[in-house]
Amino acid sequence: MTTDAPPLLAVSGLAKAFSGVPALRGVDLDVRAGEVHGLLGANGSGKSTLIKILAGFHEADAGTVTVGGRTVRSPFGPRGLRDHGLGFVHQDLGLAGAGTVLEHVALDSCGGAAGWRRVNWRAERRRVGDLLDRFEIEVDPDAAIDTLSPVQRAMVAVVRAVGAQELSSDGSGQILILDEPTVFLPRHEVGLLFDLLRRLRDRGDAVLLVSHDLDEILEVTDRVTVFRNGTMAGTRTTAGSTRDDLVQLILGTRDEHVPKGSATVHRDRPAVLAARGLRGSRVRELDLDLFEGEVVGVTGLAGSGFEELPELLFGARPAAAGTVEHGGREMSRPSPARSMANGVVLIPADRKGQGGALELSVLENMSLPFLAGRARGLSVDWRGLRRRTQDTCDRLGVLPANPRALFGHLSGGNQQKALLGKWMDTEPKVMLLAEPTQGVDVGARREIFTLIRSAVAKGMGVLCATSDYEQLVEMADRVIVLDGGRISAEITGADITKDVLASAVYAEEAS
Ligand SMILES: Nc1ncnc2c1ncn2[C@@H]1O[C@H](COP(=O)(O)OP(=O)(O)OP(=O)(O)O)[C@@H](O)[C@H]1O
Repeated sequence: MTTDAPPLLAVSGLAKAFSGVPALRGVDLDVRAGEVHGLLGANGSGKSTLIKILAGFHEADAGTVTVGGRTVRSPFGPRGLRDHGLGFVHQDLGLAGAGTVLEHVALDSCGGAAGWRRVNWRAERRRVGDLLDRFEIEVDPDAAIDTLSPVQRAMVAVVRAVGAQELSSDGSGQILILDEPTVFLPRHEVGLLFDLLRRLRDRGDAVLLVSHDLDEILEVTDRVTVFRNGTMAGTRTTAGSTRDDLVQLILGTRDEHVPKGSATVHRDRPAVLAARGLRGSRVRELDLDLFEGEVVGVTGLAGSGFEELPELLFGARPAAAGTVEHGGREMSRPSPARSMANGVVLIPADRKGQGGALELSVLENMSLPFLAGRARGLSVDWRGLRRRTQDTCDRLGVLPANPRALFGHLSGGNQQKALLGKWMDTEPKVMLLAEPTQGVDVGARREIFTLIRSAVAKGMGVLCATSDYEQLVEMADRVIVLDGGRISAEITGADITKDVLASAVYAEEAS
């Protein structure tokens, strides 16, 4: 790392408001050549807004950006600062499943600022091969994107951005900006992506990495900047900073762990959900009981089957065999409608694709489960629904606490809080969660755990499928580990630690 190097990218006094509501209130940030720089901040603190301004998606209201010593003023046009050496990898990676690696990388050399031109496939094949070789990525250029593993896709998105930078600028000091690239990656593969980021840093590039995962930030970054409520809360050198330092900077207060309660397994209580001989596309002959008032975590390696369990138990994904019981009621074929009628709700991991309708308002999204109860004939009691939504938003700290706001305009963490609040309000007996705090900041995470624990104290049963060990340590009374679709370990109470979980998950792989 080059500590005293001049910044490759310097942002100064950048401001942006949406309909008069400030998202950025004049932030500063500098990213140097030869460093991985982390950008942290609570949900809605303005990280994506900054990146979208640099990418040309939004216009800034005020402020300047200096790239490689040259000051550029917003608006930056539809290509943003790409022609100044900035490359972007957004969370969805921007790759189309059916296209090949070669086609994706070649696309950048025939479009963009240079205008359309014919593709020289032989030259493109050489360029792609060279890019993959230089960054030691073992991927076939002719492989279709949807045949690649999640981490291979992320690495292809990164080298594609690097390749595009090399085409559109003079090749000196590149700046790569990654917006939460690890959210959809299995934990054990994140290291491969980080090795790639280190290679970029070591050749003198600057990498700006947005993440909510403090362990990742501490592992891979050299410095870190924290945004709080649209302002810059501070920049720290990572070496010597602790998790608590960062949490304090993000929240303005210290982190407090949510007490788990007694953490005993209540086998004497009624099972609110049970599965016998359940088989899915990965899950094999699984027997499971979820008792009243407990949080059961389910984890494992990618492909072990833990990811599909919430959907199988809910009926959103058909089971190949087996039965599911909701509160003692046996169903050979659970369906979402029957599950909901039995008080079982599912909060899927893909909140943007499956959890909420982005183009509807917060009010419409949060009112869906209550519409039937609030309708008389063709008229709906929207005033009552608005009151309920406002109350839930206030209680959960959903920002903006405005039922009329578009759901798609809420930051990721606020969307998740709104969805959880909606389903909590239906007072379910069982909540099935898939990666419930993906993309959610430490403060909102704590609020979500508190909410879940208070519902659990009243008897709700929770099954939470996640590869986030820390979440399991904080939240679960019992964790089952899947391997090859079958339960390979069960860990309870105080035995649930990160180390124990990691060794249980990796036990089979090591043997
Ligand atoms: N297009 C938009 N219209 C209206 N408000 C918006 C729009 N985009 C963002 N906002 C608001 O601007 C604020 C900052 O949002 P932003 O997405 O930048 O936060 P973030 O730090 O990236 O959050 P997260 O970590 O949840 O992704 C939020 O209050 C958000 O609701």
